[in-house]
Amino acid sequence: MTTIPSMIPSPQQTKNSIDMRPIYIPNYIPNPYYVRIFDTTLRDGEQSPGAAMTPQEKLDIARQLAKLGVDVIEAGFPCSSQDEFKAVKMIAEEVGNDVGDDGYVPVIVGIARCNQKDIETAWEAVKHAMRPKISTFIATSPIHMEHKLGKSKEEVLEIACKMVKFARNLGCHDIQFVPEDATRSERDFLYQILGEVIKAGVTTVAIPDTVGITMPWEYGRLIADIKANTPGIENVVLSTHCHNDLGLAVANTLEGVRVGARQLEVTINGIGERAGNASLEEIVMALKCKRYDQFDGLYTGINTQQILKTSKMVEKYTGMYLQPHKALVGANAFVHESGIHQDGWLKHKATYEIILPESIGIRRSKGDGYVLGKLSGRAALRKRLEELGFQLKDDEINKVFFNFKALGDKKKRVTDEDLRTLVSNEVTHIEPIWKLGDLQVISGTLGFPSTTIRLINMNGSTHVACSIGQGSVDSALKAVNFIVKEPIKLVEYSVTTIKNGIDGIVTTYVVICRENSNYESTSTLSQENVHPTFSGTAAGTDVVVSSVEAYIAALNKLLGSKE
Ligand SMILES: CC(=O)SCCNC(=O)CCNC(=O)[C@H](O)C(C)(C)COP(=O)(O)OP(=O)(O)OC[C@H]1O[C@@H](n2cnc3c(N)ncnc32)[C@H](O)[C@@H]1OP(=O)(O)O
Ligand SMILES: CC(C)C(=O)C(=O)O
Repeated sequence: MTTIPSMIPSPQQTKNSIDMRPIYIPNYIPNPYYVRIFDTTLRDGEQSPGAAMTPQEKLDIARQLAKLGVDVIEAGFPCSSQDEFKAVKMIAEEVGNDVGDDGYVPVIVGIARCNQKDIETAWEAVKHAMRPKISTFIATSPIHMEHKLGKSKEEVLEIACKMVKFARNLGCHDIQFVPEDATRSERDFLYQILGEVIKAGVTTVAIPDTVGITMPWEYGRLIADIKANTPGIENVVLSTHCHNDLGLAVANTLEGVRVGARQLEVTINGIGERAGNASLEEIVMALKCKRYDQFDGLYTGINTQQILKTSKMVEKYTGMYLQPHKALVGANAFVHESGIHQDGWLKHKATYEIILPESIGIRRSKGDGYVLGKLSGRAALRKRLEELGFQLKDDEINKVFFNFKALGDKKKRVTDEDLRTLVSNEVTHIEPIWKLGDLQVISGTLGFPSTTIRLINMNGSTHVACSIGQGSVDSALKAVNFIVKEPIKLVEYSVTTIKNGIDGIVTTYVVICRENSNYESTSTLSQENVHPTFSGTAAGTDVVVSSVEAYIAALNKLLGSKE
């Protein structure tokens, strides 16, 4: 067994060896600043309810994990089913033998309970990998030993040692032992069983917070205590394995590594049994961001540029969709919504971004990184308008901004299409051509809804028309069209109530374009292909009157514009 030397280089000395992955020795990491990443997406991650994957999907993910550069892939629980055995075996044979130019090949792990059948099956599944490993576990907490296993401490101790030796005798020389529910286990028993399995021949020990009950300072204390009190602990690699029941898996793992663990068990996107495990991407990027000021120069061998791709693949194959605000890989993780942030970010990205999104493989193009809505300010509005090809003067921006805010109050998001409409509305000043005189609506259960309308033209003339329609609003707008005689297409129509109740004020928002326009609602079209749209708003207690007024406001803009 390799013993850790007492002279260790300083962080400055290892600065030069940045990104260098030390050679793999099961029980010892030649560079004390290197942290092994043990990915358990395919084992604990698959224990997320509903996340089961096919062998082929697991193989695809394992290949991607190797591209990501994880040191260890826990491929599954071979004894649990025939397909699981097949998946772990395929991963061991293919990914576990695919050696990179730099000599890198991931360790492939099969997990097993402390019994002969599980261990034999796990060994059968992984043994053809270049670096095969078995991880065997047994619970050591009073509650688990009594109620789940029905065994005494002495029995658990004996089984654990016997099974480690059994695994060694099968020919496996890289064995991990896991005292399940370690954080609720008695300390002295933990030191004792770990000391004994180390004597029996394990190369790593993982300390799981199986039920996610521990605070970071408690977990850190536990790791430090195990280091200080377990006989022979210096001859193995000490690992974390934290669950997220209280949302502390990442914090606990970071505390574990800070006080001396050198292998971290993590999953992509933090998936795992119940509330999940510590997320690989969060741990790796936290270590990278705070490498010198908090972690004494610790580093991993992860190729962070592959993070997004791996996250997306796991999301797709497991069906465990990410919440938008998931750190680093969620859809909103690098999107700025509020005006003050957008202004700062547009001036200098680092005002609000702690890492470059590109460093985890995010490719941003024009318009990415911020969205427009009621909380945006002029800086972001101007930027997006410029990106859409509009160069506006300050007073024009101010005009558009006023209506932009009003629209933002009504819609969750102001789209590029909305911006085009706002600009075409505001930048040219339009004298109204038509004004509503009167209207009368007849509706009910008999006959068709109909509207009689009187419009006043700017030249002083008065025009009356009557129309039926699908509903009152439809009949009213059709009556307007009879008078105006302009081919118009209704692009958008929405009504919101400002005050609840039947006496509430309704606000109507209407967007129109010319009938022959090639109107497209996608925001990706280039400026040349999009015909202008025109919007109008009106508010009042009567929905038909408000709709007609909004429609006429939009119409006046359309008629006054030169296409
Ligand atoms: C903390 C963790 O995440 S541990 C990993 C959990 N992952 C899984 O359980 C996924 C795979 N599991 C499975 O497919 C099945 O549970 C199997 C095939 C392993 C076992 O299935 P079954 O034989 O039907 O047993 P079942 O799951 O109902 O119960 C577990 C048995 O294992 C025993 N057991 C639990 N942990 C261990 C252990 N570490 N070592 C030895 N025995 C154990 C239990 O005491 C129980 O035994 P009992 O039936 O004599 O009471
Ligand atoms: C078996 C171990 C590693 C585990 O998953 C846990 O305790 O949570």
